[in-house]
Amino acid sequence: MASHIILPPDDEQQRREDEEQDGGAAGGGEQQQPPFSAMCVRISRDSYPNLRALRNASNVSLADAAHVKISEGDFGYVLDDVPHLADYLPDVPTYPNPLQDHPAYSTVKQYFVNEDDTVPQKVVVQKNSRRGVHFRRAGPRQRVNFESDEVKACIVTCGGLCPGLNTVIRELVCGLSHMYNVNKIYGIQNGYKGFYSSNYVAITPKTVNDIHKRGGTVLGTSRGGHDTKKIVDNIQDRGINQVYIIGGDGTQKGAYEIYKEIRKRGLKVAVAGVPKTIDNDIAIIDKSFGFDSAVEEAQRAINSAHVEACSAENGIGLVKLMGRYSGFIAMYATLASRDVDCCLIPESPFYMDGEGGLLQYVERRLKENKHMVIVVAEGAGQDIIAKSIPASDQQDASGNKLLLDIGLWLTHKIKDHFKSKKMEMTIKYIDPTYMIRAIPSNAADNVYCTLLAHSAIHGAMAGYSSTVGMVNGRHAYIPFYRVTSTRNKVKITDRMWARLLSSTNQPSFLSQKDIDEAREADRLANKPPLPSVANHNVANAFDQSASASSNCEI
Ligand SMILES: Nc1ncnc2c1ncn2[C@@H]1O[C@H](COP(=O)(O)OP(=O)(O)O)[C@@H](O)[C@H]1O
Ligand SMILES: O=P(O)(O)OC[C@H]1O[C@](O)(COP(=O)(O)O)[C@@H](O)[C@@H]1O
Ligand SMILES: [Mg+2]
Repeated sequence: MASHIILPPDDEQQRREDEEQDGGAAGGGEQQQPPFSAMCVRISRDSYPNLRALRNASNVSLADAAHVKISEGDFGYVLDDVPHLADYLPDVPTYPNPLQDHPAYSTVKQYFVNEDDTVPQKVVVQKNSRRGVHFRRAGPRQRVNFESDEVKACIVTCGGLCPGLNTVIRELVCGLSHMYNVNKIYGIQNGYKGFYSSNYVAITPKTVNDIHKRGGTVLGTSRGGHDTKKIVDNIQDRGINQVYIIGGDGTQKGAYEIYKEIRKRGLKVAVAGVPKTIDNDIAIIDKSFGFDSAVEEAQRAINSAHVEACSAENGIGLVKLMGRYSGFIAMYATLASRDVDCCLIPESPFYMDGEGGLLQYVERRLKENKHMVIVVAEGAGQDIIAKSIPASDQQDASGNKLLLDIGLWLTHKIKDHFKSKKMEMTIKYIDPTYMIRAIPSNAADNVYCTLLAHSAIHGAMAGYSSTVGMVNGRHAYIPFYRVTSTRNKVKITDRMWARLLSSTNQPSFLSQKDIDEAREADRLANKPPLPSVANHNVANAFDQSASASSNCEI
C-alpha cells in the first residue's frame, strides 16, 4: 500500500502548478479562521486550483491515485471530490432536470442542491481549526447528464444480507421511475456473477411495490464472482448506462474496479454504490442502513438469554451476534439492553484464566447476582480460540476469513471451569445471527434507505460515480477509495466503549500494553504519513478529519 497519493505521471502541467503551489503553502503565515456555522459549506469553483493535496491522503494505492480528485479552498478547506463523466468525456451534454416539472416537488423552495455545496467530515471544531475535508453534497442537480428515455439502469445486491436491501431496491426503481421518468430498469440476479451468468430481469414500480416488507433481497446475492472485465463487457453489450451497486466493503471495492474499467473504455456510464453492511464497518459514513433494525432485533435474543439466565440457579445466557471485525452490533445491543453483564468484541482483547480474566469475572458475577448475560461478537477472541483449536485459515468465496465459533467455544470453557470448581450452573447459548440480518428493516431504516436510494439516483443522473452515504447527518457523495481503504471499528479508547464498560461493570481485560497499543493504533490511523515535500494545509486538514472518523461515536 502506498503511503500517499502521487499525481498521474503524465500530468506535467499539473506537476508544475503543484511545485509553484508548494512554495506558497509552505511559506504561508497564519490565516484567519472564518466563522464555521453551516453544515454545508459553499465553495467557489475558482477558489481551488487543482492540487498536490493528492499526495497527502493516506491508504490510496499508486494505481488509484490517478482517480483521486482533491481540491483545496481557503482556510485549510479540502474537497475530496468524486469522479464525473465530464472528467473523461468533456463533451458530455447536459439537460434540464425533469424534476423541475414534477408536481410533487413544485412547492419545494429550493429543490436543487447548489453544485458547490459540500459536507464537512468533521463537525466538532475549535476556534482555530482548519476547515478540513469535505465531500460533495448529495441531491438533485439543476442540470443532469442523461435524458430520461436514454437511461438504462441496472441494480445488483452483493455480499451478506442486511435489513433494508429490498427497500433500497424498491426506492431505486420507484425513484428512477417517478422522479426521472426512467422506465428501463433491470435487476441483476445473485450478485456480481449475475452480470455475466444470468438474464437481466426487467423491474417496474409495480413489481417492487411490496418488497420492503420482506427481509433478504429479491434480486438474490452472492459472494465471490467479481470479474471486472466480464462485468463491464456485459454492461457495454447491453447498453446499460447507470449501475446501482448495493453492498459492503468488498462490494464497494468491486464497484470501484467497475468504475475504473468503464472510465478506461470511455463509456458514458455512471456507477452508484449504496453501502450495505450489518456490521456497520464501512468507513466515513455515520451508520449503515439496517444497523438499527439489527440492534433492535438483537434485543429479543438478549431478552431471551436474560429470561433463561434468571430462571436457573447460577444461570448464564450467552448470545453471539454478528461482527466479523467490528463489534458495533454487540456494543449497541448491549448498551440498549442494560441486561448484559459482559460484552466481548473483536477490537478489545480479553483472556480467560487467572486474575482479572473472564472466568474469574463470571464466577464473581454468579456469586453476586446468581445469573448473568454475556454478549459476544462473532469475531471476538479468535486469537485465543486459535491457541486451542488449530486455525484452518479458510476463506469464503469473497476472500473473507471464516471464523471459529467463539460462542460454542466459550460455552464449553465456562462449563469446564465450573465443573472443575464443582459449582452448579446452567449456560444457554443463543446464536441468532442469521435471524437478525434476515428481518425486514424497521421504520427508521426504511426512511434512511429511501434517502440513500434517492441520493444515489440524483448523483448518477448528474453524471457522478461514487458511494453515497450520510456524513454528519447530511447525504454526501464519497469517493470509492475513501470507503474501501479503511474499515470502521469500535475504538476502545473512545468514550462509547467506556460507557459500555461502565454500564456492564465488566473488567476491561486490558493491560497497560494493550491500552498503549490501542492508542498508538489510533494515532497512526489518524495521521496519514506525509510525503517529504508536504503541503501542510492539506495535510492538517486530513489530520483533523481522520480524528473524527469514528462514526457512531457521540
Ligand atoms: N477487492 C475486491 N475487488 C473486487 N471485488 C471484490 C473485492 N472484494 C470483494 N469483492 C466482491 O464483492 C462482492 C461482495 O463482497 P463480500 O466481501 O462478500 O461482501 P460485502 O460487500 O458485503 O463486504 C463479492 O462478489 C466479491 O467478489
Ligand atoms: O454466512 P455469510 O453469508 O458468509 O455471512 C456471515 C458474515 O456476514 C456478515 O454479516 C458481514 O457480511 P458483509 O461482509 O456482507 O457485510 C458478518 O457479520 C458475518 O461474518
Ligand atoms: Mg464485508
